[in-house]
Amino acid sequence: MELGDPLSTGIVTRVTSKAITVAFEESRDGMLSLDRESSYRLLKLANDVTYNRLKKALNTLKQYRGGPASGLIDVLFFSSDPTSFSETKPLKFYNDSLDTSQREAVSFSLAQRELAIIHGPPGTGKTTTIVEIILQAVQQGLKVLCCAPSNIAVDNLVERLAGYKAHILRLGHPARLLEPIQRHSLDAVLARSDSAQIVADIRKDIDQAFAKTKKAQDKGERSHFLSEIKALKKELKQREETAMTAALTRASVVLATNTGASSDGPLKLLPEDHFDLVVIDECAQAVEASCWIPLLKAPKCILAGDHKQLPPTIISHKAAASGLSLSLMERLIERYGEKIVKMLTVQYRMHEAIMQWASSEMYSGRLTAHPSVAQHLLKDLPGVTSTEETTIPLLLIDTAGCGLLELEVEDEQSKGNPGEVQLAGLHIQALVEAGVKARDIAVVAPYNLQVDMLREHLCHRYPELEIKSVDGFQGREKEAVILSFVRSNRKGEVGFLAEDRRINVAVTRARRHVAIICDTRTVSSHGFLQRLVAYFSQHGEVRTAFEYLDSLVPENYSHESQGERRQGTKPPEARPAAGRKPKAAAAAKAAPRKRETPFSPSTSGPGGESQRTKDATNTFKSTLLAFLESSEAQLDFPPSLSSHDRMLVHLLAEEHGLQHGSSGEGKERYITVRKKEPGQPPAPSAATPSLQRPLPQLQEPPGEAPAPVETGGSSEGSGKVDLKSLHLERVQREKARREEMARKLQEPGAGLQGGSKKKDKSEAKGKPAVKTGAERATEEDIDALISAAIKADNTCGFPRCKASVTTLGQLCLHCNRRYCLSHHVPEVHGCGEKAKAHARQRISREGVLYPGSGSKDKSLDPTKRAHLQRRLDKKLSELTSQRKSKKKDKEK
Ligand SMILES: Nc1ncnc2c1ncn2[C@@H]1O[C@H](COP(=O)(O)OP(=O)(O)OP(=O)(O)O)[C@@H](O)[C@H]1O
Ligand SMILES: [Zn+2]
Ligand SMILES: [Zn+2]
Repeated sequence: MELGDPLSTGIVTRVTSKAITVAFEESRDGMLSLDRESSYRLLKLANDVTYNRLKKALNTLKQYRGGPASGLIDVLFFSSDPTSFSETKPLKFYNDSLDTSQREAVSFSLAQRELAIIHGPPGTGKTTTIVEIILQAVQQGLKVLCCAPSNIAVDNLVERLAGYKAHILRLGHPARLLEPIQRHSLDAVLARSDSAQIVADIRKDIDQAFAKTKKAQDKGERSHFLSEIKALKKELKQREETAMTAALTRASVVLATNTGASSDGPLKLLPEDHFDLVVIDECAQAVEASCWIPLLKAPKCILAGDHKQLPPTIISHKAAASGLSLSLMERLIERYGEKIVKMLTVQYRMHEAIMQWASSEMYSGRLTAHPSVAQHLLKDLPGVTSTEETTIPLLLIDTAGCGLLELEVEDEQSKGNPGEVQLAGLHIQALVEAGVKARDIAVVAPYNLQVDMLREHLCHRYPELEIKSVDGFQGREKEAVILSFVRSNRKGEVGFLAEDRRINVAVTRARRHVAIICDTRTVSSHGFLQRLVAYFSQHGEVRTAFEYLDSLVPENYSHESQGERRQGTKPPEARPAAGRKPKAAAAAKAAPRKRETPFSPSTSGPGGESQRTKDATNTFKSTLLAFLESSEAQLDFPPSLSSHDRMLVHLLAEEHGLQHGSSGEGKERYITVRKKEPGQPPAPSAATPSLQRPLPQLQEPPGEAPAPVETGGSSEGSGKVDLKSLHLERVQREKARREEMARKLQEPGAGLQGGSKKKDKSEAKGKPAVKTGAERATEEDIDALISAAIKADNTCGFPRCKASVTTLGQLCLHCNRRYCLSHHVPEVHGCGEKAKAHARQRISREGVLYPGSGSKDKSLDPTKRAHLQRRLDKKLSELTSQRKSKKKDKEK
């Protein structure tokens, strides 16, 4: 295809995951039309308008001599000190509910001669204060130019000012403005003006003249019409400019984005000294160069913002390092300090407990919570009942030691943590079940990959839930905010989280409840985060992710209710409810846990708990070392060990290349450790024969059962062998075996091909290999057949999930099958055991103890096994008859 001139150009006004909205200029000769049966191509062009405007402003600044902004420029570049007006009369406030700090900020700003800064921490009514300042300035007869870096921030101000009588005018492309704002736009104002009719008439004349030129008989006639058109166009331009100038002059407040205030736009129509005051909101989020576009237009500026929140995003590290990321506001505060700043100190958003952390970390302890919000909790919202979750402002869900590691992605920018996705889901479920509306909840994560994974997992269930990156949520608020910090690694790498301002923004979005999901061990390598964790431990509720693990790990099949949960009903333990918290003794009695809490952190914080772990580790270590040196072949630990201690022993045993297993049930359970015979290949774990692994799927149609699980020595290993290559080898073998199976299946008469999926249209042609009752092939063969059949399928490997995995699927290295993003987490689809084993291998390889990735003992008692075996048989025969009847249908 050939690229000609564009039919039209336009600007993008909205982008969603499904659609892109573009506002087009009038197209050339009406070539661009939706009526036409043709397709169009959109080309994204680099827009250098902004860049050129910034550059132009800086050049103007450099050459600036003697204009109205001279005095201000001197102050902003420190060649003269800021001054204030001597006499000021008391103000009569438009908004009489302003608090003291807001009133002081208003008075101070008006009294300053060149420069005032309003520092507005989260929820302190910065916009409210600016609106009052603007109204006061207008009342004094001043002309105000009001700007902000983003359209949304400007619109916010327009909306708030529109409630008063001031004449406001919004510059900017109408397509970029919110609908209620559009009537304040320059175009709308012009359309309503007296000259609108005249302008329309001239346009009509021009069109007519054009039509005449086409019909013109000779050259003379044509050139006559052409010069008429030229004259008309000149008149049109003059008329339009006159109307624009009138509208601009009449307005008391002109609002635009920083770059929208450029002199290449309508503002060039105004005299140089038209404005008396420039107000820049969200100034800490603007690059300084963009501020200079409006700043050059007045002798005084008032800057508002919060430099303790995120600065503008600077893509170039070099530019950032050379100072581009330092905002004008911060630069001025660094130099002039308190004498040019007024801070707003009463906040109207957060529960006191949420605010207090931010206040002492970021705002020198100066914030107070307005009584209307100081104690508000989720339970106070209409329709919300009192539960453990809705009565606490602060919750920390600690994944330390739970093996919920971040995904290992090469890209430093994109990190994900599937375990935290699950935990977020469970907490949301608890909140929603208590009556909190999904639209009042936000899930916020610092990494885009995690945001995507959270969306994938939660969006369809809670369409109104908002899931955003921290940076994308700045300036917003929600009743409940769930933060997923993502990072969980042994190196204590925190990446993005190391930006204190990002954490400040994240936490201060919450009004009544903030839940942090994080690995306290990983993030505690960073002082600021460690203090955050300590604050939450001291003032909030701490839960360990272990307390949610019943729901996290579906292969805990000793609970009959598992199957019910899958089908959507809610068994008692699906939601971690009362009794999860160790200290809630009464509640614990009401709903006794099936499994003791393996790891109960003291509320005194992670410090104490890790010390305990360390002590216990040392004790077990010396016991094991003594055993290694002894001639004994087996060592039994007493059943009195807590499950956390048992976990430690498992880990240590692994670290020292010992075989280990659990025996006994419940309170009687104890650990046995055995020495490995030299040269013996790692033995399969006795506790996990193959039948037990794919149990989750036994309750589903077996046609959708998982691949047979290799029981090789995956969960065992001494640190000496190269476990990774062993593992890879095994994966290879498994793959070859599958391919072999698949080939066999393709041979005519092999049967079963693709037939196990109900919706699959390519029905089996041959004779089913599986027959009822006694004729049944061996279990292993069936498993293999089923797995091969499923492998050929393009849908997610999780039972009942019909999501396509052709583009978005993820391969599980443990079972070698593809899953959609909701089910690719090993724990979710039944590979949890293997994933943990894998994690443990890494622990022993790297020699670092990482408590918690130890496995739960899933061995079933013989009765249950028999029961499950019966169920498997039943399902298989169902499957067989199903296939038979389908085949019949087809033959009809
Ligand atoms: N003096 C006050 N009395 C009662 N409520 C107030 C007062 N000042 C602000 N608020 C309330 O606090 C909330 C935040 O106000 P506003 O939108 O002005 O804050 P902001 O500081 O601009 O917000 P952000 O923190 O997002 O920048 C609003 O709901 C507003 O009604
Ligand atoms: Zn898997
Ligand atoms: Zn799926």
